[in-house]
Amino acid sequence: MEVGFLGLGIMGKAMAVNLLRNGFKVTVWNRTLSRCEELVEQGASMGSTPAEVVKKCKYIIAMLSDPPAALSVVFGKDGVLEQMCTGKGYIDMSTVDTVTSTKISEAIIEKGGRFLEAPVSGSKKPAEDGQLIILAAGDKSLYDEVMPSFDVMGKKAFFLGEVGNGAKMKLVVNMIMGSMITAFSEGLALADKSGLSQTTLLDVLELGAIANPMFKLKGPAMIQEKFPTAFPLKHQQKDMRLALALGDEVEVSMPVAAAANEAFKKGISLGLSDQDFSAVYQVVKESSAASKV
Ligand SMILES: NC(=O)C1=CN([C@@H]2O[C@H](COP(=O)(O)OP(=O)(O)OC[C@H]3O[C@@H](n4cnc5c(N)ncnc54)[C@H](OP(=O)(O)O)[C@@H]3O)[C@@H](O)[C@H]2O)C=CC1
Ligand SMILES: O=CCCC(=O)O
Repeated sequence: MEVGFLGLGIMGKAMAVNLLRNGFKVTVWNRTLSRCEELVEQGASMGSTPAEVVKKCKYIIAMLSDPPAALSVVFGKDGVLEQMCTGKGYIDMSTVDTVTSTKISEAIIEKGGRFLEAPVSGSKKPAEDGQLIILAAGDKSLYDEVMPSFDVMGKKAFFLGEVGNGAKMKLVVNMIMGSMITAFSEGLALADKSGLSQTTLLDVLELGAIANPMFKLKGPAMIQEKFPTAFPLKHQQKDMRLALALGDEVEVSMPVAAAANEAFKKGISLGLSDQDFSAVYQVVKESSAASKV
C-alpha cells in the first residue's frame, strides 16, 4: 500500500517510520522540510508540498499539532484540497475538535474524496512500537481499506460512527488524563512537603485501586524533576481547552478539568510548553512556593 504522510513531529515521525518498516511505500511532507531527510534515508519519498503528496498517493495521513495546523495544511496554498479528487482518502490523525474535523471532512467530500478522522491514544513509545489506540470516525469504507496501516500503527482501532465522534472521544480521554496528572503532581508535592518518601508513595499507588501505567511511567522521572518530552505540555493544554469547549457545548460542568487547564496555562507562561506534560509538577511546586511568600 502507498500512503502519503503529512507532519513529522514526535508522533508523525514514529508512525511513518513504522509504516516504512512494515513494507508500506511512504511519501512524506513536513512544514520544516529538513525533517523529511531522516525518513528519506529510511526509504521514504518526499513531496515538496501537501498538494504534491496528495497528487501522488491514494491515501494520505496527517498528524499535525492543532486545529490551525490541520486547517492550513488542507485549505492553504499548495494544500491538500488542490489535488483532492475522487478515489483519494484523507485520514487526519491529529487531535482536533469536532468543528475543525467537520470543516475538513466537508471540503474533502466536496472535492470527491473520502474522509476519516482517526486521533490516537498513546504517546511517543506506543507510536514507535505500533501500539497506539486508534479512535476513528467518518467514512467506513475508507476505514476498512486503510486497516492494514492501522494494524501497523496501532494495537486496536475503534470505529465510532460519524465525523466528530473520534475527536470527542479523544478529547474526553485527554481531559481525564490532564486532570489525573495534575492531581498526581499535587500528591507528589504533598507527600514531599509532609516529609514522606515520594518513591514509597509510588509503590503504594502501584499496589492499589488507582494504579495505572501513566503514574508508573512518569512518576520516577517527575520525582527527579525530569520531563523528557513525549507529549508536549502545550498540546495537553490545547486538549484541555478543546475538551472544556465541548463541555460548554453540551453543558457538562467540569471544575476539576478547568483547574487543571489553569495549571497547564501557567506551565506555558513559565516556559514549559515544549517539555512533557508531566512538567505540570513544576507548576504545582512553583505555586506552593509562591503561596508561602
Ligand atoms: N506526542 C504525543 O504523545 C501525542 C500527540 N498527539 C497529538 O498528535 C498531534 C501531533 O503531536 P506531536 O507529534 O506530539 O506534535 P509535534 O509538536 O511534535 O509536531 C507537530 C507537527 O505539526 C506541524 N505543524 C505545526 N504547525 C503547522 C502549520 N501551521 N502548518 C503545517 N504544519 C504544522 C509541525 O511541523 P514543523 O516540524 O514544521 O514544526 C510538526 O510536524 C497533536 O495533535 C497532538 O495533540 C496524540 C497522541 C499522543
Ligand atoms: O494525546 C496524547 C496522549 C498521550 C498518551 O495517551 O499517553
